[in-house]
Amino acid sequence: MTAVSKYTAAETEALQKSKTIGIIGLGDMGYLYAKRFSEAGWNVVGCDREDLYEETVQKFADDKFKILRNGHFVSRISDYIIYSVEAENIRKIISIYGPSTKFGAIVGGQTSCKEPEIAAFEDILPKDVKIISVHSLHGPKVSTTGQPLVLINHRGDDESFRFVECLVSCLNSKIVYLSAKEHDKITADTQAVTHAAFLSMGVAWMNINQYPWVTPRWIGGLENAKMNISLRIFSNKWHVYAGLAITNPSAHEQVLQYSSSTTSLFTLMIQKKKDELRERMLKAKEFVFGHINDHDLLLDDYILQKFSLSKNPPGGKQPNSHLSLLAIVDSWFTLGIVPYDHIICSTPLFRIFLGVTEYLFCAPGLLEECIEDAVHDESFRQDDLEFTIAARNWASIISFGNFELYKREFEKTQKFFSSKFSEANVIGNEMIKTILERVHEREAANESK
Ligand SMILES: NC(=O)C1=CN([C@@H]2O[C@H](COP(=O)(O)OP(=O)(O)OC[C@H]3O[C@@H](n4cnc5c(N)ncnc54)[C@H](OP(=O)(O)O)[C@@H]3O)[C@@H](O)[C@H]2O)C=CC1
Ligand SMILES: O=C(O)C(=O)Cc1ccc(O)cc1
Repeated sequence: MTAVSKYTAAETEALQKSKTIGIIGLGDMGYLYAKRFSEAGWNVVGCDREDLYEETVQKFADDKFKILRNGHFVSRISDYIIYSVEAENIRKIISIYGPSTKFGAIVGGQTSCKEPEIAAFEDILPKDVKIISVHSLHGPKVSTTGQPLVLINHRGDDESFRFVECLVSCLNSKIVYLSAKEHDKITADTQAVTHAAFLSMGVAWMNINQYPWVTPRWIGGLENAKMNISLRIFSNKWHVYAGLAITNPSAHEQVLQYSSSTTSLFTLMIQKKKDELRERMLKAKEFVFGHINDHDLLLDDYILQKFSLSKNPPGGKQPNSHLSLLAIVDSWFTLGIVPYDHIICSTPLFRIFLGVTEYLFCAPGLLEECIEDAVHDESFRQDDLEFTIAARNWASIISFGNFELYKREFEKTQKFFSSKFSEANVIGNEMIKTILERVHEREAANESK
């Protein structure tokens, strides 16, 4: 890890006067960066697809950054160029504009998996060009404050790196310094498998034709979190999740393990092998949550009850096997992943997933209850079967690297849930804020020990 001392106001002003920032791809994340940098006083230019030039000029007419016709115009005048485009096309797009990069400039990308992005930069860019990449570990609708922002100084000198640090400081994110390799390993452990779980929930609900917020079977704090996160993922663009999982080879192993854990646990449930299931879950619990005490959980049912999409009043407890949560802990155990080791480099959705899982496993009595329900209550069998099939289907699509099939499955489910996205987004933002505060409180408590 490298860290440099903080830049001064005079240094910032001098850099702002002398440097131009270029953003290629003004979609959700590119726009977020262009807007924030230009509002903080940086000179920013950007472009989207050339065939959409006129529309792009219109679309951003009220913003402070300047729209150029294409990536050649951006590259030739910018001192730091960020490619914020679909992961699937990053090499193709770098190969078009890369040779126009200004002599001695710095180039980076926002894609969620760094190995292919950096390899394309290395293969295509002239040797004088420095490579410093970024990855904001949150979606475009979340406040950047306090969220992790990974900086990868792959081929940059100290001065260039300091410039990039100075630039991104206006986002008020928490900077995490990693190599591309470290980054990809951590994001495979955290993001890919989190998304696989929530994608599978969404598909399972669609396939049984249920909107979970209208039926009393999915009432309760844990269910609120599941619904919200699942809808949040389906409200985003398919290529974000496809790119992240398909282009990262470590992610394939995680997603396949998740599917395999889901199948094995579901099999134990229908075979009514309660003791075996219990023993397996307790072993995994000890590995993942051995150090957690039940007074210090990231989330609790009281907090989670507040984030409901349902109009039904919270009734009594409903039986639920929580297969999706049992399977993630089983996967972490099998793969030797301690999720808390990655918390400094985690996304909001991963933290919520960890929070609800921790709650199920560590709040007194809940795990026992859920194992009992999993084996003896048959009302969730169909849902769990659909969930198991969905998890396997996502694992196959991802490991075969099939972008087209990913898109088809994702968009079909997206359509099913689309009426609820704006409401889920408002509630989801509140949930994300609450859990980030809890993570920071826990970090502060640990630091003072
Ligand atoms: N959304 C998220 O939550 C996060 C996304 N990321 C990553 O950041 C990157 C951008 O994601 P996001 O902003 O969400 O995606 P978007 O689809 O919103 O943005 C990508 C933009 O790039 C444009 N584009 C495509 N080809 C070119 C080209 N040749 N020249 C200029 N622009 C082009 C696209 O146009 P068109 O749509 O017409 O093809 C689109 O507007 C992705 O790699 C994603 O994985 C990282 C962190 C979070
Ligand atoms: O929090 C999440 O997992 C999200 O869904 C948003 C997201 C998507 C892609 C990224 O590379 C980073 C964050």
